[in-house]
Parts: sequence; structure tokens; C-alpha cells
Amino acid sequence: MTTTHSLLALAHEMPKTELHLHIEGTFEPELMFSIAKRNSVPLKYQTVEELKSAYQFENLQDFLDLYYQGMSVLLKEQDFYDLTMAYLERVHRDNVVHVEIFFDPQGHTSRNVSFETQINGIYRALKDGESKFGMTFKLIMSFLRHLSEEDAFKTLEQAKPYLDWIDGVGLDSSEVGNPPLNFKNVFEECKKLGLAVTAHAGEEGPPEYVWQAIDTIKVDRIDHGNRALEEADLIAAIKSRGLTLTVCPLSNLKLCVVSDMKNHPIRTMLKFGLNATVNSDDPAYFGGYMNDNYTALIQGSGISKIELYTLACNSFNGSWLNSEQKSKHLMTIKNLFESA
Ligand SMILES: Nc1ncnc2[nH]cnc12
Ligand SMILES: [Zn+2]
Repeated sequence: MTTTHSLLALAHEMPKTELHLHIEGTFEPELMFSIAKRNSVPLKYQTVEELKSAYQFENLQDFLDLYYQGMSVLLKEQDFYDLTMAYLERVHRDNVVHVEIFFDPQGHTSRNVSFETQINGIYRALKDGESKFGMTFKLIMSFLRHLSEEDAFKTLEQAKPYLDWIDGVGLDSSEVGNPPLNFKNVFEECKKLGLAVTAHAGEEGPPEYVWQAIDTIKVDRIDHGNRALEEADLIAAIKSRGLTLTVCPLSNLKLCVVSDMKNHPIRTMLKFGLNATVNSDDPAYFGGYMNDNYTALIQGSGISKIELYTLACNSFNGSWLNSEQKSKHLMTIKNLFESA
């Protein structure tokens, strides 16, 4: 018999990949205070505890306001390196073996921190993480959807010298009122440049935004996708195209996208045959990294061993690893589940 205890052990032990992670959302208050101090940037909060007590959100925008405030202490290449390395060290302990991380260039260039400064720090940490932990990675540049498409094009120009380091592009920030359609041309250009494409859709925004992401932007993956479950035709379209959904349980709870883990839609997604995966989104703000997300799902929504196995496989299948790398990890997972 599979007990909750043995499922938790399996979930923690199995190799994992994280496909939906904003590096700026891994900024732990302790590190934020230490970087703020060395850069002589004042913070609105006096102590770590005071800052943490502000992490009460009623919706996505409440969180984004704090998220942009937090990242404003990142000024130098070393700051981006330290932020990224702290995340890699943390998730290495969760048996994460591959990461595909977002960064938000416009959140920094808007404060006169150059694209070069950001990417040099992030990429150097990712390369060091690869040598130190054997952790492979992909880097995804995300456009802020509350800004214009023109601004996104400017960012793409800044990225051009670094395209060898960038695997894909994403679309994030305030969803409602900022549909994927507004970014049709810039994503077309990104596709021509050979970049993979993903977009946040259906986190708070309506099913129509998910349609736009798949039909107009022609995404390779959907970030969140919760509200796709409101339309049977949309579920069928996502399924027939074999698109992966990068679902974020603790994020959904913290941002009131779901009211209780008991009602989390991930099991429904699996029942419909959708390729749902588990991810942490902004772990420093939402109360947990990868294993915490699995723990919350196992304890809260009662997922079974076969569902856990499907989630583990979906993550590698939905990653941008090559087929040989995928097969290697999938075999490890299969052996682990068979012997458990
Ligand atoms: N959950 C989220 N949704 C949209 N934009 C984000 N930026 C960081 N986290 C985000
Ligand atoms: Zn996100």
C-alpha cells in the first residue's frame, strides 16, 4: 500500500525539472537585505520579519507590486550571480537536475541596469551550477506584458548579442487587460530567430487568452493554464497539440487562484490527459520550492502514485532537453517508481 509518507519520500527523492521559475521570484528576504546593504539601496521595510509579513496577496497584482520593489536592489553582475546561485544551491537539495528559468530584463533595464549586467551574472551562475551540481539549464527571457510591444522589441534588440545563451522567450506580469495578441509581432520575430516560445495564460486571464497563446502566438508551452479548464474545446485543443502546462500549486494558493489545495485543478488536468507539471513560480514569495509544492499537493489534494509518476514524466517530456537527455531521466524515474 502506498502511504502519504512513502509518496512524499518518492516525490522528494525523484529527479525533477523546474519549467516555471522566475529568478527574481527566488529573492529570499535575507539575501535581499544583504544585497541592499552592500549597494546602499534603502528598503521600505526595516527587518526581514517586517518584509515577510507583507507577503499577503489577494491577487497577482498585489504580489507583482512587491516583486518589482524587491528586485530593485539588484544592480551589479555579482547581485544577479548571487541570486541565481542561491536558487541553484537550494533546488539541488530538492533533487532538481534540470532548470528552465525566466528572467525579466525590462524589470532591470527600466532602472538603468543593462541587459549585459543581468545576463552575465545569471549565465555565469548557471554555468557554475552545471559544473558544481551537474544541473543542466535553459534560459528564458520574458517580456513584461504591462509594457508595450515596442518595448518588447527593444528588449529583443538588446538580447541579440546573447542569443547563444537564450533558449526561449516568455510573457509575464499583469495578465488581465494585457492579452497575448498585443505581442503577436514580437513573438513572430522570436520564432524566426529560432527561440522557443511560452506564455503565461489563464492564470487570472480568461480562456480567450489561452486561445490566443496557442493560435496566435503559437506557444510551445503554456505557463499556468488553469482557466483553460473552463472550455471543453480549449482542453481538447491543448491536448491534441500535446502542449505542456507549467502549473504552480503554491503560487495558485498564495495568489488566490485556488481557494484550497483540496480544490487544485491539477488532478482534473491529468484526468483530461493534459500534460500538467509541478513548478514553484516565485518560491521566495509563495512559501516553497519544488519539494514543498509536491508536499502541498500530496497532502492537500491526495494525488496517487500513478499521478505522481505522470507528473514527474510530464516535466521531463515538456522540457526543452534533447530526447537522449529526456530518456535518461525518464529511465531513472521509472526504475525508482518500480522499486518503491
Ligand atoms: N505568477 C506570475 N504571473 C505573472 N507574472 C509573473 N512574474 C512573476 N511571477 C509571475
Ligand atoms: Zn510565473
